[in-house]
Amino acid sequence: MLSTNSVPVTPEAIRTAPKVLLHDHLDGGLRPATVIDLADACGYRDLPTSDVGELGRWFTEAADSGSLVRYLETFAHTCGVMQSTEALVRVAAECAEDLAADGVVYAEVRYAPELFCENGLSLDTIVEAVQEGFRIGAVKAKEAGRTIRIGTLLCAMRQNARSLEIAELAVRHRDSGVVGFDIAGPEAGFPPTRNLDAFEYLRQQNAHFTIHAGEAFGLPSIWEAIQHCGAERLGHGVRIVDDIKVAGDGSVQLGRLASYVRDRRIPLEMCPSSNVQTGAAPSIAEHPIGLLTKLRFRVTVNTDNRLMSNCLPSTEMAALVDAFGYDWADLRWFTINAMKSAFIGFDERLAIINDVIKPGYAALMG
Ligand SMILES: O=c1[nH]cnc2c1ncn2[C@@H]1O[C@H](CO)[C@@H](O)[C@H]1O
Ligand SMILES: [Zn+2]
Repeated sequence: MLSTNSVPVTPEAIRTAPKVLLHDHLDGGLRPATVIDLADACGYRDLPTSDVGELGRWFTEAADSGSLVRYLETFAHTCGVMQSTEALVRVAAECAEDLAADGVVYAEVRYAPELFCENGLSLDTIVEAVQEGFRIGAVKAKEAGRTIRIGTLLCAMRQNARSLEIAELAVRHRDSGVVGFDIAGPEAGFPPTRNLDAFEYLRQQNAHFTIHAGEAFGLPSIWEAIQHCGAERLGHGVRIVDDIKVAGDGSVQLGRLASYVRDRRIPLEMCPSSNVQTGAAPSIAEHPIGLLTKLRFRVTVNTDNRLMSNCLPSTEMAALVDAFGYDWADLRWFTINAMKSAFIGFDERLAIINDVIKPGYAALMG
Protein backbone atom coordinates (compact mmCIF):
# COMPACT_ATOMS: atom_id res chain seq x y z
CA MET A 1 0.00 0.00 0.00
CA LEU A 2 1.47 3.36 -1.03
CA SER A 3 1.46 6.15 1.51
CA THR A 4 -0.32 9.38 0.63
CA ASN A 5 3.09 11.04 0.89
CA SER A 6 4.29 9.05 -2.08
CA VAL A 7 6.01 11.05 -4.82
CA PRO A 8 4.13 10.68 -8.15
CA VAL A 9 5.85 8.22 -10.53
CA THR A 10 6.83 10.78 -13.18
CA PRO A 11 9.78 10.55 -15.62
CA GLU A 12 11.62 13.22 -13.57
CA ALA A 13 11.08 11.35 -10.29
CA ILE A 14 12.16 8.04 -11.89
CA ARG A 15 15.39 9.77 -12.92
CA THR A 16 16.12 10.47 -9.25
CA ALA A 17 15.34 6.92 -8.09
CA PRO A 18 18.34 4.61 -7.57
CA LYS A 19 18.66 2.26 -10.52
CA VAL A 20 20.78 -0.77 -11.41
CA LEU A 21 21.72 -1.64 -14.96
CA LEU A 22 23.02 -5.07 -15.97
CA HIS A 23 22.90 -4.87 -19.77
CA ASP A 24 24.34 -1.81 -21.50
CA HIS A 25 26.82 -1.82 -24.42
CA LEU A 26 29.64 0.71 -24.24
CA ASP A 27 29.76 0.99 -28.04
CA GLY A 28 25.97 1.44 -28.14
CA GLY A 29 25.89 4.34 -25.70
CA LEU A 30 28.01 7.12 -27.18
CA ARG A 31 26.72 10.69 -27.18
CA PRO A 32 26.04 11.71 -30.83
CA ALA A 33 28.26 14.78 -30.35
CA THR A 34 31.10 12.54 -29.20
CA VAL A 35 30.76 10.31 -32.26
CA ILE A 36 31.21 13.41 -34.43
CA ASP A 37 34.16 14.76 -32.38
CA LEU A 38 35.94 11.42 -32.44
CA ALA A 39 35.32 10.99 -36.18
CA ASP A 40 36.91 14.43 -36.78
CA ALA A 41 39.85 13.60 -34.55
CA CYS A 42 40.67 10.28 -36.21
CA GLY A 43 39.72 11.10 -39.79
CA TYR A 44 36.77 8.67 -39.92
CA ARG A 45 34.82 9.70 -43.04
CA ASP A 46 31.89 7.29 -43.17
CA LEU A 47 29.39 8.96 -40.82
CA PRO A 48 26.05 9.53 -42.54
CA THR A 49 25.95 13.18 -41.32
CA SER A 50 27.99 15.56 -39.20
CA ASP A 51 24.96 17.26 -37.66
CA VAL A 52 24.52 16.18 -34.03
CA GLY A 53 20.70 16.09 -34.02
CA GLU A 54 20.53 14.35 -37.38
CA LEU A 55 23.13 11.78 -36.37
CA GLY A 56 21.22 10.86 -33.21
CA ARG A 57 18.05 10.42 -35.26
CA TRP A 58 19.95 8.45 -37.91
CA PHE A 59 21.14 5.88 -35.35
CA THR A 60 17.65 5.38 -33.96
CA GLU A 61 16.03 5.11 -37.38
CA ALA A 62 18.68 2.78 -38.79
CA ALA A 63 18.44 0.56 -35.72
CA ASP A 64 14.63 0.54 -36.07
CA SER A 65 15.06 -2.15 -38.67
CA GLY A 66 13.02 -5.08 -37.42
CA SER A 67 16.12 -7.28 -37.66
CA LEU A 68 19.00 -7.87 -35.25
CA VAL A 69 21.51 -8.21 -38.07
CA ARG A 70 20.59 -4.82 -39.57
CA TYR A 71 20.39 -3.25 -36.11
CA LEU A 72 23.98 -4.39 -35.50
CA GLU A 73 25.22 -2.72 -38.70
CA THR A 74 24.99 0.67 -36.98
CA PHE A 75 27.86 -0.34 -34.67
CA ALA A 76 30.32 -0.02 -37.58
CA HIS A 77 30.27 3.76 -36.96
CA THR A 78 30.65 3.73 -33.19
CA CYS A 79 33.41 1.11 -33.30
CA GLY A 80 34.94 2.95 -36.24
CA VAL A 81 35.63 6.03 -34.10
CA MET A 82 36.78 4.09 -30.99
CA GLN A 83 40.13 2.82 -32.30
CA SER A 84 42.47 4.76 -29.97
CA THR A 85 43.07 4.69 -26.23
CA GLU A 86 42.03 8.37 -26.00
CA ALA A 87 38.69 7.59 -27.64
CA LEU A 88 38.10 4.57 -25.39
CA VAL A 89 38.90 6.55 -22.23
CA ARG A 90 36.57 9.36 -23.27
CA VAL A 91 33.67 7.11 -24.24
CA ALA A 92 33.95 5.11 -21.00
CA ALA A 93 34.19 8.26 -18.85
CA GLU A 94 31.12 9.79 -20.51
CA CYS A 95 29.26 6.51 -20.10
CA ALA A 96 29.85 6.55 -16.33
CA GLU A 97 28.86 10.22 -16.10
CA ASP A 98 25.69 9.79 -18.19
CA LEU A 99 24.52 6.77 -16.23
CA ALA A 100 25.24 8.45 -12.90
CA ALA A 101 23.34 11.55 -14.01
CA ASP A 102 20.36 9.31 -14.74
CA GLY A 103 20.39 7.92 -11.21
CA VAL A 104 22.20 4.65 -11.87
CA VAL A 105 24.07 3.52 -8.74
CA TYR A 106 25.50 0.28 -10.12
CA ALA A 107 26.01 -0.65 -13.77
CA GLU A 108 27.56 -3.53 -15.63
CA VAL A 109 28.73 -2.15 -18.96
CA ARG A 110 29.89 -4.49 -21.73
CA TYR A 111 31.86 -4.28 -24.95
CA ALA A 112 33.89 -6.53 -27.23
CA PRO A 113 37.61 -5.68 -27.01
CA GLU A 114 38.29 -7.52 -30.30
CA LEU A 115 36.40 -4.75 -32.14
CA PHE A 116 38.97 -2.08 -31.20
CA CYS A 117 42.14 -3.66 -32.60
CA GLU A 118 41.98 -2.11 -36.08
CA ASN A 119 44.91 0.25 -35.42
CA GLY A 120 47.01 -2.27 -33.57
CA LEU A 121 45.90 -1.75 -29.95
CA SER A 122 46.40 -4.90 -27.90
CA LEU A 123 43.45 -6.46 -26.08
CA ASP A 124 45.04 -5.68 -22.71
CA THR A 125 45.65 -2.04 -23.64
CA ILE A 126 42.01 -1.73 -24.68
CA VAL A 127 40.76 -3.12 -21.38
CA GLU A 128 43.08 -0.84 -19.39
CA ALA A 129 41.90 2.23 -21.34
CA VAL A 130 38.23 1.47 -20.73
CA GLN A 131 38.86 0.83 -17.02
CA GLU A 132 40.68 4.17 -16.81
CA GLY A 133 37.71 5.86 -18.48
CA PHE A 134 35.23 4.35 -16.03
CA ARG A 135 37.43 5.47 -13.14
CA ILE A 136 37.60 9.06 -14.45
CA GLY A 137 33.87 9.14 -15.14
CA ALA A 138 33.02 7.89 -11.65
CA VAL A 139 35.25 10.58 -10.12
CA LYS A 140 33.56 13.28 -12.21
CA ALA A 141 30.16 11.92 -11.22
CA LYS A 142 31.19 12.05 -7.59
CA GLU A 143 32.17 15.71 -8.00
CA ALA A 144 28.67 16.29 -9.36
CA GLY A 145 27.21 14.61 -6.27
CA ARG A 146 26.50 11.16 -7.73
CA THR A 147 27.99 7.86 -6.64
CA ILE A 148 28.20 5.14 -9.27
CA ARG A 149 29.99 1.82 -9.30
CA ILE A 150 30.73 0.19 -12.65
CA GLY A 151 31.55 -3.45 -13.30
CA THR A 152 32.81 -4.36 -16.75
CA LEU A 153 31.73 -7.34 -18.83
CA LEU A 154 33.87 -8.39 -21.79
CA CYS A 155 31.98 -9.74 -24.81
CA ALA A 156 33.26 -12.11 -27.43
CA MET A 157 31.54 -11.78 -30.81
CA ARG A 158 29.64 -14.92 -31.76
CA GLN A 159 30.79 -14.80 -35.40
CA ASN A 160 34.52 -14.37 -34.64
CA ALA A 161 35.49 -17.50 -32.71
CA ARG A 162 37.83 -15.68 -30.30
CA SER A 163 35.83 -16.47 -27.18
CA LEU A 164 38.46 -18.44 -25.25
CA GLU A 165 40.99 -15.65 -25.75
CA ILE A 166 38.46 -13.06 -24.52
CA ALA A 167 37.46 -15.24 -21.58
CA GLU A 168 41.14 -15.41 -20.58
CA LEU A 169 41.36 -11.64 -20.95
CA ALA A 170 38.37 -11.21 -18.62
CA VAL A 171 39.94 -13.44 -15.99
CA ARG A 172 43.28 -11.63 -16.35
CA HIS A 173 41.57 -8.33 -15.48
CA ARG A 174 39.16 -9.64 -12.85
CA ASP A 175 40.92 -7.76 -10.04
CA SER A 176 40.71 -4.41 -11.79
CA GLY A 177 36.99 -4.21 -12.37
CA VAL A 178 36.15 -6.80 -15.05
CA VAL A 179 33.38 -8.78 -13.39
CA GLY A 180 32.23 -11.10 -16.14
CA PHE A 181 31.93 -12.29 -19.71
CA ASP A 182 29.24 -12.44 -22.42
CA ILE A 183 28.79 -13.43 -26.02
CA ALA A 184 27.10 -10.94 -28.36
CA GLY A 185 26.43 -10.45 -32.04
CA PRO A 186 24.10 -12.22 -34.47
CA GLU A 187 22.24 -15.05 -32.72
CA ALA A 188 20.70 -17.04 -35.57
CA GLY A 189 23.32 -19.42 -36.98
CA PHE A 190 25.76 -18.89 -34.10
CA PRO A 191 24.56 -21.06 -31.21
CA PRO A 192 26.26 -20.45 -27.86
CA THR A 193 27.63 -24.00 -27.85
CA ARG A 194 30.23 -22.88 -30.44
CA ASN A 195 32.03 -21.35 -27.44
CA LEU A 196 31.96 -24.27 -25.02
CA ASP A 197 35.72 -24.14 -24.40
CA ALA A 198 35.41 -20.54 -23.19
CA PHE A 199 32.54 -21.34 -20.84
CA GLU A 200 34.32 -24.40 -19.51
CA TYR A 201 37.40 -22.29 -18.80
CA LEU A 202 35.33 -19.58 -17.04
CA ARG A 203 33.59 -22.12 -14.82
CA GLN A 204 36.91 -23.63 -13.85
CA GLN A 205 38.11 -20.15 -12.95
CA ASN A 206 34.98 -19.50 -10.84
CA ALA A 207 34.24 -16.58 -13.17
CA HIS A 208 30.83 -15.20 -14.07
CA PHE A 209 29.11 -15.04 -17.44
CA THR A 210 25.88 -14.16 -19.12
CA ILE A 211 24.88 -15.00 -22.68
CA HIS A 212 22.75 -13.08 -25.20
CA ALA A 213 20.04 -15.66 -25.87
CA GLY A 214 16.38 -15.77 -26.82
CA GLU A 215 16.45 -12.44 -28.66
CA ALA A 216 16.64 -13.20 -32.40
CA PHE A 217 16.36 -16.96 -31.88
CA GLY A 218 14.09 -18.98 -29.65
CA LEU A 219 14.04 -21.66 -26.99
CA PRO A 220 16.92 -23.84 -28.29
CA SER A 221 19.26 -20.89 -27.85
CA ILE A 222 18.08 -20.29 -24.28
CA TRP A 223 18.26 -23.98 -23.45
CA GLU A 224 21.81 -24.31 -24.78
CA ALA A 225 22.93 -21.15 -22.99
CA ILE A 226 21.72 -22.49 -19.65
CA GLN A 227 22.06 -26.25 -19.87
CA HIS A 228 25.12 -26.68 -22.11
CA CYS A 229 27.05 -23.51 -21.43
CA GLY A 230 26.10 -22.78 -17.83
CA ALA A 231 25.04 -19.14 -18.22
CA GLU A 232 24.15 -17.49 -14.93
CA ARG A 233 21.95 -14.88 -16.59
CA LEU A 234 20.25 -14.44 -19.97
CA GLY A 235 20.81 -11.37 -22.14
CA HIS A 236 17.23 -10.54 -23.19
CA GLY A 237 15.76 -14.05 -22.85
CA VAL A 238 12.42 -12.70 -24.14
CA ARG A 239 11.63 -15.81 -26.16
CA ILE A 240 11.22 -17.78 -22.92
CA VAL A 241 7.54 -16.84 -23.39
CA ASP A 242 7.43 -19.43 -26.19
CA ASP A 243 7.47 -22.00 -23.37
CA ILE A 244 4.56 -20.41 -21.51
CA LYS A 245 0.93 -21.08 -22.43
CA VAL A 246 -1.76 -18.63 -21.39
CA ALA A 247 -5.25 -20.10 -21.81
CA GLY A 248 -8.38 -18.17 -22.69
CA ASP A 249 -9.47 -18.15 -19.04
CA GLY A 250 -6.16 -16.55 -18.02
CA SER A 251 -4.64 -19.69 -16.50
CA VAL A 252 -0.95 -20.09 -17.18
CA GLN A 253 1.12 -23.19 -17.83
CA LEU A 254 4.91 -23.14 -17.79
CA GLY A 255 6.88 -25.65 -19.85
CA ARG A 256 9.92 -27.36 -18.36
CA LEU A 257 12.47 -24.81 -19.55
CA ALA A 258 10.40 -21.81 -18.44
CA SER A 259 9.86 -23.50 -15.08
CA TYR A 260 13.57 -24.12 -14.73
CA VAL A 261 14.40 -20.49 -15.51
CA ARG A 262 11.86 -19.24 -12.98
CA ASP A 263 12.58 -21.85 -10.30
CA ARG A 264 16.33 -21.27 -10.48
CA ARG A 265 15.75 -17.49 -10.40
CA ILE A 266 17.80 -17.07 -13.58
CA PRO A 267 17.93 -13.32 -14.19
CA LEU A 268 16.47 -11.99 -17.44
CA GLU A 269 18.28 -8.90 -18.69
CA MET A 270 15.30 -7.40 -20.49
CA CYS A 271 15.72 -4.47 -22.90
CA PRO A 272 12.24 -3.44 -24.09
CA SER A 273 13.04 -0.64 -26.57
CA SER A 274 15.85 -2.58 -28.22
CA ASN A 275 13.54 -5.59 -28.62
CA VAL A 276 10.91 -3.49 -30.37
CA GLN A 277 13.58 -2.17 -32.77
CA THR A 278 14.94 -5.62 -33.67
CA GLY A 279 11.45 -7.11 -33.97
CA ALA A 280 11.81 -9.37 -30.90
CA ALA A 281 8.66 -7.72 -29.50
CA PRO A 282 5.86 -5.92 -31.35
CA SER A 283 5.62 -2.94 -28.95
CA ILE A 284 6.44 -2.01 -25.36
CA ALA A 285 2.82 -2.62 -24.33
CA GLU A 286 2.92 -6.12 -25.85
CA HIS A 287 6.43 -6.89 -24.61
CA PRO A 288 6.67 -10.22 -22.72
CA ILE A 289 8.14 -8.31 -19.76
CA GLY A 290 4.53 -7.68 -18.64
CA LEU A 291 3.69 -11.39 -18.40
CA LEU A 292 7.10 -12.38 -17.03
CA THR A 293 6.83 -9.75 -14.30
CA LYS A 294 3.34 -10.93 -13.39
CA LEU A 295 4.70 -14.49 -13.15
CA ARG A 296 7.57 -13.28 -10.94
CA PHE A 297 10.45 -14.36 -13.12
CA ARG A 298 13.63 -12.58 -12.04
CA VAL A 299 13.10 -9.67 -14.43
CA THR A 300 15.53 -6.75 -14.72
CA VAL A 301 15.13 -3.61 -16.85
CA ASN A 302 17.96 -2.50 -19.12
CA THR A 303 18.88 -0.19 -21.97
CA ASP A 304 20.98 -2.41 -24.28
CA ASN A 305 22.08 0.53 -26.49
CA ARG A 306 21.27 4.03 -25.33
CA LEU A 307 22.36 5.65 -28.60
CA MET A 308 20.52 3.28 -30.96
CA SER A 309 17.35 3.28 -28.84
CA ASN A 310 17.59 6.94 -27.76
CA CYS A 311 16.91 5.80 -24.22
CA LEU A 312 18.22 5.87 -20.65
CA PRO A 313 17.56 3.55 -17.73
CA SER A 314 14.99 6.06 -16.44
CA THR A 315 13.18 6.33 -19.78
CA GLU A 316 12.96 2.54 -20.13
CA MET A 317 11.36 2.40 -16.69
CA ALA A 318 9.06 5.32 -17.52
CA ALA A 319 7.94 3.53 -20.70
CA LEU A 320 7.05 0.46 -18.62
CA VAL A 321 5.17 2.60 -16.10
CA ASP A 322 3.21 4.02 -19.03
CA ALA A 323 2.47 0.64 -20.60
CA PHE A 324 1.82 -1.46 -17.50
CA GLY A 325 0.97 1.02 -14.75
CA TYR A 326 3.90 0.02 -12.55
CA ASP A 327 4.36 1.85 -9.25
CA TRP A 328 7.40 2.50 -7.02
CA ALA A 329 7.14 -0.97 -5.48
CA ASP A 330 7.46 -2.51 -8.94
CA LEU A 331 10.41 -0.29 -9.88
CA ARG A 332 12.10 -1.13 -6.60
CA TRP A 333 11.52 -4.82 -7.29
CA PHE A 334 13.20 -4.56 -10.73
CA THR A 335 16.08 -2.69 -9.13
CA ILE A 336 16.62 -5.13 -6.29
CA ASN A 337 16.29 -8.05 -8.74
CA ALA A 338 19.11 -6.49 -10.76
CA MET A 339 21.32 -5.82 -7.76
CA LYS A 340 20.86 -9.39 -6.50
CA SER A 341 21.87 -10.64 -9.94
CA ALA A 342 25.02 -8.54 -10.34
CA PHE A 343 28.40 -10.22 -10.76
CA ILE A 344 30.08 -8.43 -7.83
CA GLY A 345 30.41 -10.06 -4.43
CA PHE A 346 27.47 -10.75 -2.12
CA ASP A 347 28.61 -8.29 0.57
CA GLU A 348 28.84 -5.47 -1.92
CA ARG A 349 25.46 -6.27 -3.46
CA LEU A 350 23.82 -6.37 -0.06
CA ALA A 351 25.40 -3.07 0.98
CA ILE A 352 24.04 -1.30 -2.12
CA ILE A 353 20.57 -2.82 -1.58
CA ASN A 354 20.41 -1.87 2.10
CA ASP A 355 22.28 1.43 2.10
CA VAL A 356 21.27 2.93 -1.24
CA ILE A 357 18.34 1.24 -2.99
CA LYS A 358 15.95 0.64 -0.08
CA PRO A 359 16.37 4.10 1.49
CA GLY A 360 16.11 5.70 -1.98
CA TYR A 361 12.76 4.08 -2.71
CA ALA A 362 11.54 4.59 0.85
CA ALA A 363 11.98 8.33 0.37
CA LEU A 364 9.96 8.22 -2.85
CA MET A 365 7.26 5.96 -1.46
CA GLY A 366 6.71 8.27 1.53
O1 LIG B 1 21.02 -6.77 -28.52
C1 LIG B 1 22.09 -7.19 -28.95
N1 LIG B 1 22.22 -8.48 -29.34
C2 LIG B 1 23.37 -9.02 -29.78
N2 LIG B 1 24.49 -8.29 -29.92
C3 LIG B 1 24.42 -6.98 -29.60
C4 LIG B 1 23.26 -6.38 -29.10
N3 LIG B 1 23.52 -5.08 -28.88
C5 LIG B 1 24.80 -4.88 -29.22
N4 LIG B 1 25.35 -6.02 -29.66
C6 LIG B 1 26.72 -6.25 -30.15
O2 LIG B 1 27.58 -6.31 -29.03
C7 LIG B 1 28.82 -5.73 -29.40
C8 LIG B 1 29.65 -5.44 -28.17
O3 LIG B 1 29.12 -4.43 -27.39
C9 LIG B 1 28.39 -4.55 -30.25
O4 LIG B 1 29.45 -4.11 -31.07
C10 LIG B 1 27.25 -5.12 -31.04
O5 LIG B 1 27.74 -5.72 -32.23
ZN1 LIG C 1 22.83 -6.58 -25.78
